[in-house]
Amino acid sequence: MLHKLTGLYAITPEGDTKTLLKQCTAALEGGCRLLQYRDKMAAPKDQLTRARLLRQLCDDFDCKLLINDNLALAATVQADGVHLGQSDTPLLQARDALGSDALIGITCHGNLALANAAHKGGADYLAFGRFFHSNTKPNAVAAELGVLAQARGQFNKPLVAIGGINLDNAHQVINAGAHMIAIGGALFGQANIEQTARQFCRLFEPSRKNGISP
Ligand SMILES: Cc1ncc(COP(=O)(O)OP(=O)(O)O)c(N)n1
Ligand SMILES: Cc1nc(C(=O)O)sc1CCOP(=O)(O)O
Ligand SMILES: [Mg+2]
Repeated sequence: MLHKLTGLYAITPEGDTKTLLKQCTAALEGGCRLLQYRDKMAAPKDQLTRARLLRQLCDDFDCKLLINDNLALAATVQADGVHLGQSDTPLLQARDALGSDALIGITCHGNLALANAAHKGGADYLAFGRFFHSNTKPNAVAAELGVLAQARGQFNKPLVAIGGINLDNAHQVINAGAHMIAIGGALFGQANIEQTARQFCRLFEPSRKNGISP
């Protein structure tokens, strides 16, 4: 089945391997079908172990696995793709390394010129944010909600909203045009991750028609 780039996009928290696996299992049981392994702290060998375990877990749930920043890790564990920021590996280099089937997402902050470059360079989705205060990344560049509607008008491509999104404010970015909501703390910081994932997924039920196939 062609994966629809729509709905909940979970961003993993920092922590030990066992906790990470438990948290991600709960998110996938709650319906999440797009997971980004983002780990700024662990040693490379632990990152490899975790990425391998997440690959296995995602296979069990038919969930796409993307790796943040690290192209080599993505290739080694046969992840479905990578998420790259403006200071990470350039998009064209990543595409050359991972091939045409890889999902590559690009951080565009609130900047349509960056989005245009990513669009022309063949990004599979464009990520905008942060839209709200983020405890995970407090110094992330802020973006205006209006950029989502502008991007909808300019690019026929899946759009991700990220940064401080929770169950109370998610409707704002969805109504503004986001196809996917990337969530860290408001998912993995909850006592019941499975139920919270289900609640985020439900936000997309009335607007499934907006899903764009990669
Ligand atoms: C879906 C999504 N959007 C944006 C980011 C941020 O990427 P980047 O700017 O490279 O910052 P770090 O995540 O590397 O701190 C993301 N990871 N995912
Ligand atoms: C990794 C990341 N990038 C951001 C950006 O704006 O580029 S905000 C962010 C953190 C996302 O986690 P939370 O849902 O806890 O805010
Ligand atoms: Mg990065």
